Amino acid sequence: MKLELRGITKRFGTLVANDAIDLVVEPGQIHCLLGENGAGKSTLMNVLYGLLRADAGQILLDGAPQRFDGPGDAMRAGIGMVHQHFMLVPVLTVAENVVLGDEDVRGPGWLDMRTARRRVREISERFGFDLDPDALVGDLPVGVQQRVEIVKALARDARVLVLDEPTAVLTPQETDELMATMRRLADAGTALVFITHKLREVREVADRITVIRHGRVAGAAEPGTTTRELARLMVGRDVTLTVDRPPARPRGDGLRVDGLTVRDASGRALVDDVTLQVRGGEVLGIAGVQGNGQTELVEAITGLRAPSAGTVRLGDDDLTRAGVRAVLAAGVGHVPEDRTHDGLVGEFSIAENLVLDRSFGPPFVRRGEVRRAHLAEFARQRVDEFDVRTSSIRTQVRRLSGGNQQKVVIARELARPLRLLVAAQPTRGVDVGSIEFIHRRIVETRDAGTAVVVVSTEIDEVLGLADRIAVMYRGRVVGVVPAGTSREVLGLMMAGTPIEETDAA
Ligand SMILES: Nc1ncnc2c1ncn2[C@@H]1O[C@H](COP(=O)(O)OP(=O)(O)OP(=O)(O)O)[C@@H](O)[C@H]1O
Repeated sequence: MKLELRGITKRFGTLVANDAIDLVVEPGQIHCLLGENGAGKSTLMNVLYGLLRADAGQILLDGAPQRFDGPGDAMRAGIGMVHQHFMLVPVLTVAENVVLGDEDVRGPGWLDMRTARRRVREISERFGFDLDPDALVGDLPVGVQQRVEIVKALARDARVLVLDEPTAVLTPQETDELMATMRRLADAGTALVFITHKLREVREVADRITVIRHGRVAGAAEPGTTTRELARLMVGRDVTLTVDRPPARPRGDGLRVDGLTVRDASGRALVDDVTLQVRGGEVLGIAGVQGNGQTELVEAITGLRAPSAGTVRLGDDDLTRAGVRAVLAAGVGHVPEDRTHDGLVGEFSIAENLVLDRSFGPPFVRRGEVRRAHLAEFARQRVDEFDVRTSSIRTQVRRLSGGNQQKVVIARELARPLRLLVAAQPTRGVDVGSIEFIHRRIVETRDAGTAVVVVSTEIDEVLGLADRIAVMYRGRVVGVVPAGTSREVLGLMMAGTPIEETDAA
């Protein structure tokens, strides 16, 4: 089905998020939508999906004008959407999830499980998915859950499929599989809109590229365009894709983790006897496929989770089971992997979120009074410095685009002197220009003598920042390798091959 967006305009108060945007996606085409954080990509897709009502403009499908009063209308017209945050119910089966909400789309009486199972099997077969209709969604790996989202859209006959940053939480291998799936869908005549900040993916899969800047179409790019050129088109200037950094000068004891073990309620080791040291002035990268214990390791180091064995020491301080407040007071900064859950309070303003770590003490509170002017000045400086795109520091954080929310977290955590910075997925959802900036700031933090731990599922990010790299697999550190280790060796280690068996040994 051919999709045409004509002159779509969407305002939030005085902010023009979409300014007369035109976009044409042909059947069989993978159309990449690129743009920096806050450019207006998600807004445009939310208009298309009936989640937002445009102030002006038209949506046409195969030439026929549409009017969507909600996602139900959009789905009935053949539009499907795969979100970054899945909308699935973990305790239901694949087939149950696929029919969930069907009553809204097809009318009453459509919760027919036999048909649902058959549809899941048919679609899986047609597109080469390996998907058991009776599996519980919560038991499936992230990449497979995403396939369920796609099947759900296809089961409703989606002929225009929007994928909004679908690869942010996928492993490299899952990403490759998703790209292959997208190509098969396109070959079958689906029109695809693909939003991503990963330029490598754009180069791999795009048939057409449209760049959006400040709510307007800034231009189109041919599929063969280099990542450097794509980056320039997106942010309007040249971007350094790798940070220049002097060799590390490790000093002081820094962080010492000894025999750390974290168990779940059933006694299974999520972190299994991990021993690591990161000295002041160096970056330890922790690479690994999502879900191999990195999350729990970070939680144990930052006081969010009590380990069942082992110790966490920072210099002379014992932080084992010290709790979040004591860890914060010891000079630990934490960029959590899930910003909406652990890093921000959506209903609070940007200014308030920037001082969440210290709002109970000076300099922002004195004799029980909040010093508003002080707070505002601090917030404005941070917003400028970290290029948080917003019209006001009083804006609620949940109204910011995803990448700009991430910048608020980073700006807060890097605003005070740190002995240890633990940054998990620090640039998830962030555009190339801001990645450059955040990486530079992490290196500066290191050079100021802070011990830095960067946890990332992106091999390129780990390679770009780490002085040493620890690879985690099933809760254990399978090896610690030097900075220059090849992507291939890291990839093997991430799949569980111990270091002795790789070429790096
Ligand atoms: N509900 C809302 N209320 C007010 N402003 C909003 C709302 N939703 C989005 N905005 C603003 O609209 C602009 C465009 O945001 P949008 O989420 O579309 O950007 P994006 O291109 O998807 O960015 P990212 O790459 O960071 O996800 C931003 O300035 C954002 O703050």
